[in-house]
Amino acid sequence: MRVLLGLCSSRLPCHPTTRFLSRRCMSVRPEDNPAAAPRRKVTIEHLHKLRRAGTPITMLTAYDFPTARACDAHGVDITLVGDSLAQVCLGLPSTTRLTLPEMVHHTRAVARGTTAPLLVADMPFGTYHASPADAVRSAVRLVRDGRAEAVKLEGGSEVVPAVRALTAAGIPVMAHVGLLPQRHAMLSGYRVQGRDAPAALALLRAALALEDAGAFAVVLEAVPHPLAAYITRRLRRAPTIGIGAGAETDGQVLVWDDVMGTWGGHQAKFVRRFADVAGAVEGGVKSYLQAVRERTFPVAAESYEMAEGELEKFMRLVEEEALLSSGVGETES
Ligand SMILES: Nc1nc(=O)c2c([nH]1)NC[C@@H]1CN(c3ccc(C(=O)N[C@@H](CCC(=O)O)C(=O)O)cc3)CN21
Ligand SMILES: CC(C)C(=O)C(=O)O
Repeated sequence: MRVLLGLCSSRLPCHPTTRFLSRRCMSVRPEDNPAAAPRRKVTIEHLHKLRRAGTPITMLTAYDFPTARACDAHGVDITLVGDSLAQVCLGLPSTTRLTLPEMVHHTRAVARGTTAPLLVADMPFGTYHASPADAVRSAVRLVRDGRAEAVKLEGGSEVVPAVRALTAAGIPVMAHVGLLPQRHAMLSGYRVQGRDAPAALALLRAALALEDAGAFAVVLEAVPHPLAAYITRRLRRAPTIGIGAGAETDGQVLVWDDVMGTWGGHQAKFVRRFADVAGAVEGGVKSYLQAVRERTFPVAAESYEMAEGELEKFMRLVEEEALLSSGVGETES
């Protein structure tokens, strides 16, 4: 409670759960309108219900507090702190360069802005391959220090022991098969997976084995749409979340910066821009610079006044100081 109240009385936006605690917060933030029903927490059980009902599951990445707030406020089911963080936020050339402390740091920020969506954090490259025990240690840091509710890791049958160990430790696991960006060097680039029959069979086997090991959902990245549709039908419980996997998966995921049009790097075929935030940013920066250079910013209303009569008093004080300092200067010279 102390922490929640602290949030509200600071200059940070109000956390939805603190709405009822402060009239100031209620009155200044329209999205905190108490008349609007609060979103219910998305649980794994809820995701399984969505799958059974045929309702598409929405997943979007977030890397910081404001993007997490946007996912929360606008109805995202699953917020993913993806390791695409490496490229789109940290300017690294590959996800293999991301460290666990960096992921924990960003996950904590996302957690502060997340109430309703299920919060999933990617396990960075090298934090789950050495042994299942290593995977558990890394995931515990994401859950305990990063406040993630579940973790995602890339790989097929070779990560099954890690998925079992994590699930046994009570950490929900989202599997990720198909194109595995952490293995781009091994795979000689970012390539569509499962195009021929043997590769497709291996992908199906991997997805089934991961579900069997306890994975609560499976990301299918860059796989042919008929294969993704088939795997989706074959899984018993776990919803599939597609990215470049066609329209017949149980859900879709995209990278925040791809959706918003703020990623200036390579665009995969599966990316669709849903907004032109980069255009808005360019306009904002240019307008600001122009206003500063033209001295049209700031105007009086954006500036502060002194208390009545104090400017005149101040000028008299300055004059006295000036006499004093020039006197000092004279004796010194
Ligand atoms: N901005 C961004 N969006 C992403 O989806 C994303 C990242 N970054 N960084 C981490 C990984 C890397 N990802 C990638 C990167 C490249 C392709 C890509 O170029 N795919 C080819 C496939 C060509 C083929 O095999 O036919 C494409 O042209 O779509 C796909 C996924 C997905 N992730
Ligand atoms: C694109 C999604 C699935 C991801 O793994 C990431 O953001 O790193």
